[in-house]
Amino acid sequence: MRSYLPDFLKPEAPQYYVPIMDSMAKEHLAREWSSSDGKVRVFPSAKDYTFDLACRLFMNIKDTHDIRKLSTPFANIAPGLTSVPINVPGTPFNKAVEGGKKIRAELIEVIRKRKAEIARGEDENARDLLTRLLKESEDNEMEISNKTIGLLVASHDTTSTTITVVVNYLAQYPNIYDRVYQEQMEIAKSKRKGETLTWEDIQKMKYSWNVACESMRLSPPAQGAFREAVSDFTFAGFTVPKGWKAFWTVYTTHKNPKYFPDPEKFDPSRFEGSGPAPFTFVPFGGGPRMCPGKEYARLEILAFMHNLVTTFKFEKADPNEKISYNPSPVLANGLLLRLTRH
Ligand code: HEM
Repeated sequence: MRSYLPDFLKPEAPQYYVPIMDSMAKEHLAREWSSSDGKVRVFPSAKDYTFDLACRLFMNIKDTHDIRKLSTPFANIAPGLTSVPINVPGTPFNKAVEGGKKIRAELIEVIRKRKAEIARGEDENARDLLTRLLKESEDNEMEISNKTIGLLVASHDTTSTTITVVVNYLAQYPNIYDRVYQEQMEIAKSKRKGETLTWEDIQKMKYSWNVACESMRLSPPAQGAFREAVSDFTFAGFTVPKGWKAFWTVYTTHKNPKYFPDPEKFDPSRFEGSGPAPFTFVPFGGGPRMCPGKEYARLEILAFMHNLVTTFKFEKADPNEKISYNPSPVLANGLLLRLTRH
């Protein structure tokens, strides 16, 4: 999957996306967080923000109607990924298979439309992934649509879940919210009216990113990944033969008191200075297969946090709303907040 992500996810590339992420976070909050009853459900809203952004940055799609044609079938894919693979009508697996077919058909249309635009010289400087793949790779339409779906799946639930758990902890700990607010207001005050965030602004959001990291430590959005043993090895008295599959988990490492003393405590200062020891904080994995979307996710989350805290104060409408794991963290009611504008 990495091989086709030419320049799109290189660490220096996402800086070009920061102004777009900032504007879209602003528009999103103005549109979806301004209901008359002052309440919002964070998880579905975060899903819209991250999906709209992915459509824009992966495929140069800006029209809401075109985005919904993809988001409706896409919504059925994620629940099917971890379901029992029984392909009969009504099962989550079947809905995911059908959703996959619909979204593939829509994507083929998107690809053909973009090809025609490129041929006409429209939007020549667009930096989205699809434009790059069409200009630079040998892939056919089906390969491009499969790769795009893969990237949407890898990026969507992970980032929307992270935004939701970050907001959850900000609502739970007002002192942490206040420090994030101060940091973000300093950045906001340094901008001219209407000026968008830059990559340099993002580099100043150190405390906010520590808060996001601590949120991912306690509620990791991805639970781990499979690996195949390349040779026999023994771990904790168990021998794993060559060729067997092993699943490494994020959760157990993040809750190990040897690496994170008082592990249940929400404490962003763990990430100050040199931070946790190597390979102990692993929400994005580690080593050669580490998530290539880490920087994209960081920018997307911080652009959202900036716009959120500089616009709203908030509290949980249900202070006892529980987090369960399915396998990603899920707030029982999608995290219902009561908002107050600054
Ligand atoms: C907070 C958000 C995210 C988290 C927590 C996360 C976490 C992970 C983890 C744990 C892996 C497996 C790493 C391993 O096998 O060692 C992974 C793989 C991957 N992620 Fe992410 N991810 C996030 C966002 C993204 C985004 C935004 C993108 C794309 C824009 C992305 C693209 C990928 C891809 C393509 C892979 C497969 C890499 C490979 O097989 O070599 N991820 N991610």
